[in-house]
Amino acid sequence: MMNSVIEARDLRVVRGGRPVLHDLTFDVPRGSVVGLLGPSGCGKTTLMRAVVGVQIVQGGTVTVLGRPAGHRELRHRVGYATQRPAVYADLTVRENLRYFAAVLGAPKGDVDRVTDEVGLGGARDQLVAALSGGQLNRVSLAVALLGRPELLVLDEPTVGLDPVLRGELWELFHELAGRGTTLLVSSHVMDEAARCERLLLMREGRIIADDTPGALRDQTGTGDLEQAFLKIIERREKVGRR
Ligand SMILES: Nc1ncnc2c1ncn2[C@@H]1O[C@H](COP(=O)(O)OP(=O)(O)OP(=O)(O)O)[C@@H](O)[C@H]1O
Repeated sequence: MMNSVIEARDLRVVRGGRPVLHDLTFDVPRGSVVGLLGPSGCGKTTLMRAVVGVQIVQGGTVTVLGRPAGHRELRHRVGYATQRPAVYADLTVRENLRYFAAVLGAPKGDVDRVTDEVGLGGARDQLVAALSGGQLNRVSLAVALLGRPELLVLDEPTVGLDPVLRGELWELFHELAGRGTTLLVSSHVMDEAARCERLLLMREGRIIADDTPGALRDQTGTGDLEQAFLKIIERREKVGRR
């Protein structure tokens, strides 16, 4: 696909002796918010690890911004927020962000910008050890935003947040996409799927749908994405898995 930020071709990953990604092929277009949806254990985190280049892969290729995933030139161009943030518990939010900004070579002014963007302005002087789970997740998201990367890979960034905060973060994601940033965002909450421009629906290490929410609703004749997901699964089971 022209203008793809991520191009995965026949991506195969084995973990713990078991195949967890089965020859995945997909593209993520520039400046879009793409949702990666699927039940726990279907391989979302593994796929994201392959995109940021920290996953050993057994087959296929992943190209990010025209380079092989994990290429050193991508270090400043790709931001990754993991589910379990790697930040220092004995430092404050601000101290952590200052440290990561220095490591990434991001401008100093970025620290306050990203803190405000994720809604942690009121907690900037708190020790990370004293934060709630939802706040901790947002510190991880703030680190990923440092330096304004072109691609953001966010692993369940809204887990444990109240609906107001979730809504605000989704607004931020769209604002970033409006400025040309590409976002790959995982979730297992179907109501978040409707907020994405495109969806990759995963199940058992396979992508079972790759389309816009509207097209998925039309194809399955339902207004509800959760139902659409179920219908796609049913259909696949009828025709037998490829
Ligand atoms: N370190 C590991 N060693 C062996 N197998 C692993 C390892 N990490 C994950 N797996 C397996 O790989 C599969 C995919 O896991 P993955 O974490 O990618 O799923 P997920 O969709 O992100 O799940 P969740 O939503 O719960 O985070 C699972 O079956 C899991 O048991």
